[in-house]
Amino acid sequence: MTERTIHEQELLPGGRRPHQRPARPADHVLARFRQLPTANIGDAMERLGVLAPAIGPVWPGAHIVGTAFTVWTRPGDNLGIHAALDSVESGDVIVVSGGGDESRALIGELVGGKARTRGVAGFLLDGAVRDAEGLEKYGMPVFARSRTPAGPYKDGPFALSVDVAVAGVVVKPGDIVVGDDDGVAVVPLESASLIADRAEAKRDIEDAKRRSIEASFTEPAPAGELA
Ligand SMILES: O=C([O-])CC(=O)C(=O)O
Ligand SMILES: [Mg+2]
Repeated sequence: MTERTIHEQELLPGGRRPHQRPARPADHVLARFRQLPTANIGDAMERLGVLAPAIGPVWPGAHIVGTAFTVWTRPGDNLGIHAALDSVESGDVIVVSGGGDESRALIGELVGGKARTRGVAGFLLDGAVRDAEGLEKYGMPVFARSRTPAGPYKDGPFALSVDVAVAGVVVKPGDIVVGDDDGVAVVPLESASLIADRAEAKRDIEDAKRRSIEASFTEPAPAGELA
């Protein structure tokens, strides 16, 4: 990145110099969110902080828990994602604000495979993706708006580690991103422990209700449906 780009980046909303590392959640906090469904996390945030349902897992069973590394890019352009791969830390989720553009895939299996070598925990794209089969083969969870075979441009401009908007929710560098079959919840770093407390309490209440409901079933459930 040139000095000029760094200077310009400081003028952006939420902008900071790339070398200013945002705070990160502690491992024990992330471990708690690994055990929580997005539905309980969303409820724990007054049912806010959950992304629009247009954003979903690109392969079945994809599950992400990690620390947001944000990219703000021109729609349909992935130069910024390549730049992010030089700066990410293990456990980061690359969160891309791409203007909701569905005409060009922002990443595919090659970017996904490279990300895996950097320890990236997954991608959250306000945009499209391609090579879903390869991404599944690599075990790289991706949440995106849609799939298209159309490839990205690689021209910029972009900004890294700034506050971004993704499908109606603000994501700040260092926030916790959780994605599962239902969708994606974004947990602000500064309230992560409190939200984990509330989400665990909600999960425990629901577990008890579920056990009580299942105990009243008169017909046996089809094999495999009840844990
Ligand atoms: O060409 C690109 O940049 C996106 C892509 O398909 C890949 O990463 O495999
Ligand atoms: Mg490809």
